[in-house]
Amino acid sequence: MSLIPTLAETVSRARADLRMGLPVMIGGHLAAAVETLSAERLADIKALGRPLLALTGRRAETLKARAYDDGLARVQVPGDADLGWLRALADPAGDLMTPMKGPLFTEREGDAGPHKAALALAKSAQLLPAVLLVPAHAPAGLTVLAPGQVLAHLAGEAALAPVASARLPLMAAERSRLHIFRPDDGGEEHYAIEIGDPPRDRPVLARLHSACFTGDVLGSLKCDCGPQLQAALAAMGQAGAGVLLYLNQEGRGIGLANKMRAYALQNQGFDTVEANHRLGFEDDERDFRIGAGLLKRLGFSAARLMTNNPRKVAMLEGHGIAVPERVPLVTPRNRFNTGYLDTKAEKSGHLL
Ligand SMILES: Nc1nc2c(ncn2[C@@H]2O[C@H](COP(=O)(O)OP(=O)(O)OP(=O)(O)O)[C@@H](O)[C@H]2O)c(=O)[nH]1
Ligand SMILES: [Zn+2]
Repeated sequence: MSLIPTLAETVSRARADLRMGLPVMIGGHLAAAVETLSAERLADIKALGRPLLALTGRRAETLKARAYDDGLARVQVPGDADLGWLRALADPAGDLMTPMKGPLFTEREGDAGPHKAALALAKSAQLLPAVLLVPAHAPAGLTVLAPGQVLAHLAGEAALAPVASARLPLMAAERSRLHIFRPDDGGEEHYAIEIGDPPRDRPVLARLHSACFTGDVLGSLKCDCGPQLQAALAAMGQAGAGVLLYLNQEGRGIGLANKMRAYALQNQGFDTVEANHRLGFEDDERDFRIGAGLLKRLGFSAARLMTNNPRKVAMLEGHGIAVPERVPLVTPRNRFNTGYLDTKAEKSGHLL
């Protein structure tokens, strides 16, 4: 029956539910994202039983809570815990002001499948990875998912379909086209800027650029994104051909709100990698398969890739795009980005 939602559609719906503060049902548990949870819903969840707070191993490490379930901690929630208590565990903004949150007790028995799926869903909704779960029967109207299905779907690759394309003369290259691609799972659209008419049977000068609102649009001095974007387009304009993929993976996949949380932590003295970890994220949450998929869709099988990130090269090669050449993309340092660039070189393996 084609009118029943598919798994992709149900997962997408669940993501939207969590973002607006509506719980979802995962594997017989009611699951609510702490970031968007209201006091009324918290009271109703507590009335159903004893909830557990699912946190990533990264967040648990900062909070000195034991993570027994391989990268995941299920924290016991005391009976008198209120929204403020939950938010303080979810959000590291106040960690330095109020360091002692514990002692926190974590579950070791029982199945952590629903908790793992709920955290993966919260991350994919670009919310703080902190979800309250309680065993319950599904109240009418909530989105219902099985943990295995959620995890399998999120680990899979969304199919991207071309939606529209048109000529777009740029300062860097007058002969340019912008192509829009839309995933079939309700996720973010991604863009391809095709410069000139690159032959499909030769390695194309290519750049996989992850969105950076602060750098690309505002001209932030904290990172190298804006100058990299302009330098890549200029190089392609000069060469007369190239393709720049503009991937909407803001903040290395954690979203702009979480990136600003990470910046606030950087103001407290943490570096870009530590900040992501304290928030409960990995330092890079991007899915680089999207770039390989788009290049293939555009008809390319080899790229001269403009990047300093060896992981991008490896991921393309692992997903069917040969990279015969890496073209370095080094932009000027300033006093605001020099620490960031050093951290990328030291901790993330960037070749700078
Ligand atoms: N979470 C987080 N994301 C950041 C920070 N600074 C920049 N970003 C994001 O990092 C990404 C940088 O993307 P890219 O320049 O494509 O990637 P890269 O891994 O640096 O690799 P190359 O530039 O190709 O060498 C963008 O999505 C930015 O929004 C930060 O401090 N924290
Ligand atoms: Zn940036």
